[in-house]
Amino acid sequence: MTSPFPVLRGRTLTTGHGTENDFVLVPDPDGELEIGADEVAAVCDRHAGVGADGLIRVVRSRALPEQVLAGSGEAEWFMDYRNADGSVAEMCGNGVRVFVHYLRESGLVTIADGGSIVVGTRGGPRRVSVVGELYTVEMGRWQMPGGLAAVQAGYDVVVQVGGLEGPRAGLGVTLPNPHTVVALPDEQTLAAADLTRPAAYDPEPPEGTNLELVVPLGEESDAAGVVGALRMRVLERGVGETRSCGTGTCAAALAVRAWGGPGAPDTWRVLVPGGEVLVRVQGERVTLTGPAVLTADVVLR
Ligand SMILES: N[C@@H](CCC[C@H](N)C(=O)O)C(=O)O
Repeated sequence: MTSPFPVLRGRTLTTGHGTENDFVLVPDPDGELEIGADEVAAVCDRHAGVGADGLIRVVRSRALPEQVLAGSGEAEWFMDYRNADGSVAEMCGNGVRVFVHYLRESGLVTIADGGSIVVGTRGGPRRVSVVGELYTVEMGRWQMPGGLAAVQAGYDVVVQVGGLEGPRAGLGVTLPNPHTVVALPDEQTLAAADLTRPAAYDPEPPEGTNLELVVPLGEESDAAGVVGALRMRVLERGVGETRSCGTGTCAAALAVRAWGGPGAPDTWRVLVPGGEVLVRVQGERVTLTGPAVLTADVVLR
């Protein structure tokens, strides 16, 4: 039988996760590995492979062509992220934290507590800072492609979600990967959504979309000010339902904040099935703070 891992067979890979959004990390510092979409899907297969939501190749920017770098050439390291089906995505907010944790744990970089590194991604360079066991990612500029009209109307796409009755209003957010955020009235409705099948969109997003279902949980005050909270489930483009999505948590917080109108908090605790992250909106930019964990080294046969 031919190996489903023609390029990666015999290599040591590392698994890890950020709030249980899990990844296989492939060291390829000099950019020697051409990993096809079929092989990515085979590695990410939870029954016949290692199993993961995505594969991350750890590669030096200097080994990559300009069109892949998206302006990230100054960053020494590039996160070459692929979804579990082998497709590429512009950015992965949980993945980039795990990526930096991997760089540190494998001795490829030294970053002291309080320090930071800029990582290249297909969405452009992203600064990641280390604070104790947490990583904060400067996620860059966010956009709502429907503009002010969509924010005022509260939606720009109509979504039919499996397991839920009737069409739902969705708000598009790009980070720069595409997201559609749908608010639900309560946690029972959130639990009833069937995310084993794709949702239907009108209009159909041209590049596909990640779908975040959110239930706002209100606001709390602490020493740092007012913090909003929300619970979220996510159906990721190119993957299926995952236990967390970093860009998705930012999209969710941005949409709920927009629905809240002026005076809504800038800081949000986002509760996902795999844990909790903190999203801070700073004008046109947003940061994401959360953990990163490495779980195992595996050799593919
Ligand atoms: N899990 C990621 C997002 C990964 C990419 C996404 N599936 C897409 O295709 O846009 C995150 O943590 O942001």
